[in-house]
Amino acid sequence: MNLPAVLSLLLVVSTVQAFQYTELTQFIDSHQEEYVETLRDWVAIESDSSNVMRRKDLHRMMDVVAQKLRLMGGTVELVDIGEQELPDGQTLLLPKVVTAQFGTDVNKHTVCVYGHVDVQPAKLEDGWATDPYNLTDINGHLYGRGASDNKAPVLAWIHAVGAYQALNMELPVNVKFVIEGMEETGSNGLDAMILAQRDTFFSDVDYIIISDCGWLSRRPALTYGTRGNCYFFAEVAGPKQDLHSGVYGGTVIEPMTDLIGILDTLISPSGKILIPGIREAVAPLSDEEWKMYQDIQFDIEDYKNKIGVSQLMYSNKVDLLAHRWRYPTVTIHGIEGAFSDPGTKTVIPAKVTAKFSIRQVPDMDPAMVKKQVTDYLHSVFAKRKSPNKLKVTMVIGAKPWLADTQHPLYEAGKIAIKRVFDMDADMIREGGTIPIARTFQDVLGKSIIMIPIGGFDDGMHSQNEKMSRYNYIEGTKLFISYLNEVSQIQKTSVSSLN
Ligand SMILES: C[C@H](N)C(=O)N[C@@H](Cc1c[nH]cn1)C(=O)O
Repeated sequence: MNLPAVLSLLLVVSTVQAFQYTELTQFIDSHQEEYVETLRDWVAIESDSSNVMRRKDLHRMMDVVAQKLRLMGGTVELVDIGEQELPDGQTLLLPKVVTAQFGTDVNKHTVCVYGHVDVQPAKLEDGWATDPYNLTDINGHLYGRGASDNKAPVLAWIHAVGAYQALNMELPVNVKFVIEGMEETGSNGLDAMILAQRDTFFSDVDYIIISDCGWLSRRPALTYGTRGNCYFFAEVAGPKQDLHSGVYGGTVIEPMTDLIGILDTLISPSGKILIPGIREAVAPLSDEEWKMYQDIQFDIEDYKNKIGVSQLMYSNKVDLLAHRWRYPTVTIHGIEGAFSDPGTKTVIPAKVTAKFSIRQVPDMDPAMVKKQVTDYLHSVFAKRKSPNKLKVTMVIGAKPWLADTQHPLYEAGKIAIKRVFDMDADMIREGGTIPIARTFQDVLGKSIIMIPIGGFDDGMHSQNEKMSRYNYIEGTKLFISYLNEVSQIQKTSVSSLN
C-alpha cells in the first residue's frame, strides 16, 4: 500500500473511532439511571467480609455478580477457593471468586480487570446520615457502604463492556474479570487461586487493571503505588472472668492496663514508629520523588477541612504526601473485650485484644515485620513483670506495590484521561492497600495499572461513604476510552517490560 493510501486508511480508522467514542458516551449518558439502579441493588447487599454473620449475603453478592456477567454473554465461573479458619478454630466457606471472559481474539491484547464487592462494616448508629445499605442520592452524591469501595468502579467496568456490546461494537481488547469478596480482610484464598490458574485463566492476560482507590483532589489520577498492610491482634488475658472493679480493683494486675501500656510503645506522639528495625527498612525518598510530590497540586487547608482537623502531623505538602503514601504508619483500630457500650459499666475486663496495623512500603517485608513486632511487644511486656499472658498474631500480611510509570499502560491512561476530562492526569500513590496487587505482579509477572474513579472525598471505610454520579458516569466513559487506548499499544514494544 502506498503512503497516501495508508494515510487515508488511518484517517478512516480514526474517524470511525471518534464516532464510536461519541456513540458510546451518549449510550452511557442515556443509561445512567439504570446504572444507578444496579448500584442500588448491589449496595443493598450487606456484603461485609469481616462479619461472619453476613457470610450468606457475601455468597449472594458473588452470585449476583456472576449472573450479571452471564447475562452479558461472558464465559463465567464461580471459583471455589476453600475455607477460612476463624480465630476460635471454626471454619467458614470463603466467598467464591467470579472470573469472566469477554472476547478471545488472539490478535488483540487481553486485559484483566480486578475488583472486589465485599465491604467494610457499617451501621446507621455509627453516625451515618442515611441507611448505609439504601443508596441515597443527595445532590448528585450516591451515599451507601461500598458505593465507592468498590462496587461502583466494578460496575463501571462492567457497563463499559456492556456499552460496546449493546451498540454491536467489537471490544478493542479481550476483557477478563476477577471479582472477589474478601479484599477488605486481606484477600484470603485469592493468592492460591491465582497461582493455581496461572497457566489457564491468566495465561493470555497481558495487563491487570485495578480501580479500587480514589483521586487525590478534583483532578483525575493514575495510581502507581500502594502501601501494604500487616494487621496484628495482641491479646492480653488475666483473670478467668470479668471482675467488679470496686471489689477487685487494686488487687489484680489488669489486662487492659498491660495492653494500653504496650500499645503506647508502638508509636510516638509525633508519629515516629518505635519498633526497632521498621524505619531502617524503608527505601529513602529520592530527589526525583521529592520533586514529583512538590509538583502535585494539593491544598493542605482543603485536606484539613475535609477530615475536620485543625492540625496535621506535618505542615508541608511533601512531608504530608510522603507520609500518606510512602512511609509506614501504625494505626490502633480497636480493642475487643473492652467495654464500649453507652453507660458506665464498672468492670475489669478479663481478656482484651488490641487490633492494630502497620502500613508498609518498599523495602519492608511482612515476614520481617511480624518478627520485629512480636519480639518487640514481648520484650516490652516482659519488662512489666505481669502475670498476665500476651499473645501476638499477625492476621494479614499484604505487601506494598509499585509500578513503572514509564510503561505504555500509563501513557494510555494519560491519553484516555485527557480525552474524557480534558485534564492532565495526576500521578499519585495510594496510602491504602490492595492486598492482591503484588501477587499479580510477582506470580503472573504482569504489569498493573491502577485507574481510580473514586473521588478524593468519598469517605471510603468511613461514615457516609459515597460515590458521585459524575465520577461513576464519567469514570465509565474513562474505562471505555482506556480500552481503546490499550488496543493501540504495540504488542512488541512492551514484551520486554512485562
Ligand atoms: C485501597 C482499597 N480500597 C482498600 O481500602 N483496601 C483495604 C484493604 C486491606 C488492608 N488490610 C486489609 N484489607 C485497606 O487498605 O484497608
